Amino acid sequence: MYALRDKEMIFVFTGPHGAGRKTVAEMSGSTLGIKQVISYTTRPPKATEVDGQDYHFISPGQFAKAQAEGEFIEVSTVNDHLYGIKSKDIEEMFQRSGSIYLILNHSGAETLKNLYGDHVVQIFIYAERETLKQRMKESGDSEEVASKYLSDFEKELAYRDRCDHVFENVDLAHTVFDLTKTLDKYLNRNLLELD
Ligand SMILES: Nc1nc2c(ncn2[C@@H]2O[C@H](COP(=O)(O)OP(=O)(O)O)[C@@H](O)[C@H]2O)c(=O)[nH]1
Ligand SMILES: Nc1ncnc2c1ncn2[C@@H]1O[C@H](COP(=O)(O)OP(=O)(O)O)[C@@H](O)[C@H]1O
Repeated sequence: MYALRDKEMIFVFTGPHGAGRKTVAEMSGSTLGIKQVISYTTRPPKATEVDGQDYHFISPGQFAKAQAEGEFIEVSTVNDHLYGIKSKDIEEMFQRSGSIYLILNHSGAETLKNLYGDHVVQIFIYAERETLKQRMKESGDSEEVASKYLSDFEKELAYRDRCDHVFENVDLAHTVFDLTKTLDKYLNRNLLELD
């Protein structure tokens, strides 16, 4: 496992699917120069997704091989598909960026917290169930797809109390503003500690 240096922070965005974790993490991340560690998955790409950018899309066979060779620091199954993060990607990303972020479900967030302790800041992004339903409908998801995603809603929501910061993502600009200020405090705290 990669041993983190004092100033290196891992921001984990978690919360229910569709809450806007990816959207707000990308916006704050690009403002602050923090890079994302991209997960590997056996789920097929959606029409708008790009391999290596949204996920590394791999076959179940490739996933099993990497898993058998101990490449993953964490693996989770969501809706019958496998997801995982590779240790080497965390290490490589730290070489490019002083701090990193990931977007994970509650089990991935918990695993990273257990592994990296105080270096991990858990950020919970959520919106009300009805809001998520409405957003999925507007983005063209069928009732069936939306209800599949919402089936994990309560389980993900229950993780909220374990997180360091909680943001209800209603107005996007507002969330990103508050989030960026919060992350910046951690980054500046590290700079001060280096003095
Ligand atoms: N534990 C874990 N969760 C992940 C990983 N990669 C993605 N996830 C989360 O697992 C869920 C996957 O759902 P998916 O339907 O693919 O949603 P999407 O990626 O948000 O479009 C989301 O909550 C992701 O944030 C990973 O490597 N480990
Ligand atoms: N505050 C917001 N108001 C309305 N729509 C939003 C807001 N934040 C995100 N979205 C939209 O909601 C959808 C889900 O966002 P995404 O970032 O993919 O969620 P997650 O990563 O949590 O699954 C996207 O279409 C995104 O543009």
